[in-house]
Amino acid sequence: MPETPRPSVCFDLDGTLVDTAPDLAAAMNAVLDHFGRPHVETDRVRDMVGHGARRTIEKGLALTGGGSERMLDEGVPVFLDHYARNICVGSRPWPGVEAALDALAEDALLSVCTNKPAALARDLIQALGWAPRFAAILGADSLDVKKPDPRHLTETIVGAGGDPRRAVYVGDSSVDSRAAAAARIPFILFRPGYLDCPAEELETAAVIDRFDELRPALHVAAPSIWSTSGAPT
Ligand SMILES: O=C(O)COP(=O)(O)O
Ligand SMILES: [Mg+2]
Repeated sequence: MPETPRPSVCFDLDGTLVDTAPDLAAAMNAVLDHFGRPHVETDRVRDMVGHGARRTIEKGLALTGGGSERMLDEGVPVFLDHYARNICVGSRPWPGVEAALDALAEDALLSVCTNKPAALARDLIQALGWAPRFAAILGADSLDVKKPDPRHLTETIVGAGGDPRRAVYVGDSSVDSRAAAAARIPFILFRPGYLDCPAEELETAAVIDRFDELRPALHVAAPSIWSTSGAPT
């Protein structure tokens, strides 16, 4: 009989593990400079993240006078170029994230499923000194589909050596919850992230407001794979 893999905990990146809004806002404002538009504030950009760079820029242009497909085609490389050169200037892990990842390192296979381009996700994770923590990092361009397609999530988990039937996904937005629901993977919402709709509208197995709540939430979300002590069964 093949050995049962350790439980998987897969994480979204922007807004879930890391508050990347300051650097995403700076990249957005580089695009707005390019088009002679006024800047947007970091807090507004928090509402524009989760569906990939193009959708983020689309929302920024809409807020500052409107956009077109041609402007998006022109704006995306400006955004990505600025962001790649300033990937971790103001981005910071949310409080308690590193302790939570440390506590899970022995017991679970950790991975990242993000709608950021994979190279940028890896660069950010590298800049934070986190590369050894994750057995797989899949971005928006890693497959021919991205979240909310469930395959993005299941292939991340499989790529980390895990089993999607013994997995939990932790994210901050509606695309994360939809991907998890379609993959039949319990979803834990990190509520302080870049939530794009009322939390009550999402399909969640648990909701956390701080990362020291993650361990008990894993048990609530997937009791069959985590014992009451929080250790995997
Ligand atoms: O870049 C984005 O729009 C979203 O990234 P996320 O999937 O890590 O939240
Ligand atoms: Mg997110």
